Amino acid sequence: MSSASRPEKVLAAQGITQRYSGVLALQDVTLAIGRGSFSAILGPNGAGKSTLALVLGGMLEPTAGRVLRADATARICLVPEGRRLFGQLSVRENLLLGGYGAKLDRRGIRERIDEVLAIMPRSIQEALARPAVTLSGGERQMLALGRALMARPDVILLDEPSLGLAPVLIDQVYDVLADLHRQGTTIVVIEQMATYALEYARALVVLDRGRVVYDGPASGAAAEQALKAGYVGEHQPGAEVIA
Ligand SMILES: Nc1ncnc2c1ncn2[C@@H]1O[C@H](COP(=O)(O)OP(=O)(O)OP(=O)(O)O)[C@@H](O)[C@H]1O
Repeated sequence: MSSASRPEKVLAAQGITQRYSGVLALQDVTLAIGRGSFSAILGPNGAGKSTLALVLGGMLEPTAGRVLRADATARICLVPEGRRLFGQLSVRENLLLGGYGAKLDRRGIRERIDEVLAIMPRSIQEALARPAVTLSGGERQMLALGRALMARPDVILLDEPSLGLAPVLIDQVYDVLADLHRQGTTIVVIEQMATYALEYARALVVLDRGRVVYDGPASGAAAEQALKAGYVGEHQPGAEVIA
């Protein structure tokens, strides 16, 4: 196969197994993420999605297997579930923390904050001085993403970016992801609900009980079959929490 027909991989998991005392959360998971791709990793409750996010993001050393990066300098950023922000710190301070390690001088950091704010909704721009705890659920998710963007990641992994958000806010989050994708960033969304992720993703991995049960294009009969078999849900109109 020529290199033109085989997209370059930026991140791969090889034979990942994760055991938490008695629980086998991941079993021999092998997958690869193409550079510049928009991928979705979907699966029902307890499928092992968050565990895989932690392993791919380099936050958890798995029981067995390894994570490979195309190059050691690729910046891979995990936006965790639950929008873990520093609630008492201001929005600006939270962004600054995201830039820590990006080796920027003061001016560079100011410029980076401006770049990140330019793609955030106005409500974030207007809340810079407020403690993060005063943001709505959707704004917090945006800030978590903004904080990750401060480090100019090559790959962004998002664990359940739609969790608990009203549809209009989920659209906002995904629109920002689509913009970043157009600019060349590799995006991996890990979701329990298929609806929004599949509007944007071209590549799909379905996890079920710790195993990869599908790895291929995000559309088509085989993908639909795998989603059905894996009990991957869809967003129900009106079922979201309004944030
Ligand atoms: N720290 C832990 N200690 C023990 N068991 C854990 C731990 N974290 C996860 N598990 C278990 O591992 C399995 C996979 O969990 P994980 O959170 O990765 O799945 P998930 O697909 O993200 O689920 P959900 O959509 O419900 O968040 C579950 O059975 C879970 O109870």
